[in-house]
Amino acid sequence: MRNVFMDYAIRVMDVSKKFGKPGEPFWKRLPLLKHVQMPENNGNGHGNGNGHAAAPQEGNGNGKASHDKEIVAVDHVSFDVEKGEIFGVLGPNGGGKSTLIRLMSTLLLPDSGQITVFDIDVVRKPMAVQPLINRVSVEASFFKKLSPLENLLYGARLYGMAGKETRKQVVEILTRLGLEKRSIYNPMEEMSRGMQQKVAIARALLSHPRLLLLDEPTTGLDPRSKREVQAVVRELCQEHGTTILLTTHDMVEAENLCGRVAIMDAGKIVAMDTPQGLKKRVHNENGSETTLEDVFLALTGKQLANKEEEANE
Ligand SMILES: Nc1ncnc2c1ncn2[C@@H]1O[C@H](COP(=O)(O)OP(=O)(O)OP(=O)(O)O)[C@@H](O)[C@H]1O
Repeated sequence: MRNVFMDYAIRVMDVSKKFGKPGEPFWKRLPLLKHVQMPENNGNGHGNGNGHAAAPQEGNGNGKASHDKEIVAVDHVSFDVEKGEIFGVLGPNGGGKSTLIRLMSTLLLPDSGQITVFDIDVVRKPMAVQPLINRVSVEASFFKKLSPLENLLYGARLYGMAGKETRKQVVEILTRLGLEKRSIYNPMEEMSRGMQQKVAIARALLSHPRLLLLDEPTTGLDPRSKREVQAVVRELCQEHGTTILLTTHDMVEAENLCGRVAIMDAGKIVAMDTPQGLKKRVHNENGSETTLEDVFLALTGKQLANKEEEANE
């Protein structure tokens, strides 16, 4: 049984998030602003009113079209991640994984429930949470005409780092992630998506986050790049004690990398355990070894579609 005095990096407590239908503007949900009159929302019922750069982006800020129909992206989800753990969230497209990460990283506000990161409430104290975390998403943005080195030096400035030591550190991180010398100095637009993904991870490492949120960190990478990225994730956890939460469609990755895995479908967590524990729940009648794919199928009645396979078709 898990101990109530455990050291938690993340606590997600009965969190829900819907998209689509207009709801109460977010500022009405902030305890200190409940009585304050603010201009009306931006049309999707959320609005961010305060104009602060770090304010959460609501509604369809990730470029997804807003819907007339209400979509429950995250549906009463609860789980804890211990400090130093590599925790995987596994699920099909549209299962709610990215929304969950965006809620944890203060980019979205939950409709209900509470999330704490290192015991700090992400809604009440987003500015205290932000320096402790970093997020890598599939659609990481860069100055495409600039090189990885230039992009990372720019990022380093934003994190308050400067000087010769930073330049050395940037080159070191990029090399560790398997980038060739030549690519470090060439424009990002000439790089493959997989290589760009590595640069995104390198940029996130610059701020030395205590919690790294990786949204499909290896999707689209070739097997070698995948292994390099996975090795870095392991090293961060083992040598630096970084807590890592990652989402993936790749069951082998989840099994090899994660101490525990939550299987998420249609906004809900349908099972959560160690990969071994999950596999024990399902017995293959034909005698073959159970995989996480079998577990997923047994729990949801669905096949876990592999994005990369789809993309290569
Ligand atoms: N900003 C938004 N506005 C409207 N609907 C959204 C928004 N973001 C996500 N959704 C919807 O919420 C649901 C969950 O999406 P989410 O991106 O969290 O899933 P996911 O598991 O990360 O999927 P994928 O693996 O494809 O990235 C989907 O139905 C999606 O269309």
